Amino acid sequence: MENSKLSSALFAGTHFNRKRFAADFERFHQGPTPSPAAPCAPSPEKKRKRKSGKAKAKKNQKKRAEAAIASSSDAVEGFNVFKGLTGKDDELRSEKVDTGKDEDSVAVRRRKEMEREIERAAVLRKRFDIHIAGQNVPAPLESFEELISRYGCDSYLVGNLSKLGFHEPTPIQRQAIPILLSGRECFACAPTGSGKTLAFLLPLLMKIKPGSKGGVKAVILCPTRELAAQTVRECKKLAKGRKYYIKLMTKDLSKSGNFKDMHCDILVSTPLRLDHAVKKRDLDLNSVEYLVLDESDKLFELGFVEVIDSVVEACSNPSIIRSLFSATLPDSIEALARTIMHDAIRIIVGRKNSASSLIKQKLIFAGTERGKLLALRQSFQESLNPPVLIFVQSKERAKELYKELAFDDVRADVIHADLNEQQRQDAVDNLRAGKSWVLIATEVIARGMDFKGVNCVINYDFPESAAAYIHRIGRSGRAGRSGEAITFFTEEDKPFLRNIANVLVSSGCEVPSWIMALPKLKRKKHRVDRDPISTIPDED
Ligand SMILES: Nc1ncnc2c1ncn2[C@@H]1O[C@H](COP(=O)(O)OP(=O)(O)OP(=O)(O)O)[C@@H](O)[C@H]1O
Repeated sequence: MENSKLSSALFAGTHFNRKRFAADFERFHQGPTPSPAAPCAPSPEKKRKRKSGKAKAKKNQKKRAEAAIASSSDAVEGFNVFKGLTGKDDELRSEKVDTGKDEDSVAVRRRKEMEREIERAAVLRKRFDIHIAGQNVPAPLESFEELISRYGCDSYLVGNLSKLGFHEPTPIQRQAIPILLSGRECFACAPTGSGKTLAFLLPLLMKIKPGSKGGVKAVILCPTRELAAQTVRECKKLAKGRKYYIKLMTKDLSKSGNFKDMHCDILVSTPLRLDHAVKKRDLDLNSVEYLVLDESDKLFELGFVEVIDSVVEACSNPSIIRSLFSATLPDSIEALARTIMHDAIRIIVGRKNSASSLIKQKLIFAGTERGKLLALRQSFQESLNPPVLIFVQSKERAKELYKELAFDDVRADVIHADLNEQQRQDAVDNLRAGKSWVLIATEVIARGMDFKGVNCVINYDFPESAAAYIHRIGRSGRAGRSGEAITFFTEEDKPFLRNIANVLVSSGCEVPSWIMALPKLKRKKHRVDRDPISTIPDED
């Protein structure tokens, strides 16, 4: 997608301060200046809502600025976590010169306190491998209890965390939660299975009053229905004890919901279903205060940009807080996100776009398609350590492999886009409950799905990109557990091998030197026409 098209799509309906971001805007927009206004003229009703929205936004902006100052214990820019004081430093220095002796010592005390806070935040970030870019970044959390002392979090929520077995925040939670609670926008990149879901759910539950009237308060967009359903489940567990209306946008709701009478605090949906509800069923998203794009790079990649744009436009509250979360954040998405978000903070945990270090990764040369089937059977005979996930590149191939494994003594199940919603959910549930040992899957469950204790991911078909690889293998090695990932490759996959090998190397796994000597491929996507999966011998 061209930069100009995407930025125009993303700008629509947003409150964008062009003067302030003039330089960035010049950089990212090469064509004629897109209108930041909605593509069609707003109705008088819309205008009225926007007007009152703007007044509210001004008030909220002031509040946000105050909160940012109050909560910021440092002013770190870029990746230099030990950078010293910036603007505030000068302020304090001049304060010292202008005032009398008592005030002078107060200023010195304040300054020292601030320096200590900055240092503490920097030490925490270094310890948890958190890298940030942005102004006045709130300090990371030391513990969940700090949510009570620092942000007045309701103790039921901290109690729920403890009941769910979450005793310490993960690195992304330590940094993203204070940022969102301070009313700042962010884009966050942290490894698969590192607790990003809680990092955006917790601030929503702290900020939104349960059962509030006046429309939807938060929208979470996910690329697949399964992930949306999982996010609703997680949110309900976390909110237990409070009467939140947490809704999943199902097919039926999207097609025939009566949204005027619907109570909803938090709405989780895939982009298409939400867009349908907005356009065909008059779902009003003007009151949305938080918009989360989970697996954000996938949302943009799916060819959904227009749909995302339409949803962003529908969420017209000018003081909305947007956040993007993913384990992979391509530079192009990050650059565009910077131009549309208000003073957004970037958070990266560990190395950007890398696999979880908890996964032992292996590349296996299988020669041909037949070779892959033999290698799979052999590895099952040697050791089958369920649950195992097997990824293939298409639904046809998922059905073929399922048929083959049906002959073996392996409890296998399959999930792909041809199955209906219930069948897909059953396949996921069966693996979770241990009823099936092996789940053959297409890309539909590669993103975000949290299966407890998946021991091994097998890339039967080579993934089409490094990002796809990172997300697929990230279904194992979650929440501190270790996992294994095996990737078969054939002659046809060799040209793309180096891209995946780089991911292995950057997470500390061994790769034969001949693979690292292969030329780097500029092309980002790799999709091969493969022979069908079958044990019936070829005729020649
Ligand atoms: N603070 C915590 N302590 C222990 N476990 C946690 C904590 N936070 C989250 N988890 C658990 O970690 C697992 C992974 O979390 P989650 O699904 O949010 O990962 P993610 O970072 O979104 O991964 P992905 O990139 O694959 O979507 C879940 O089972 C979740 O319950």
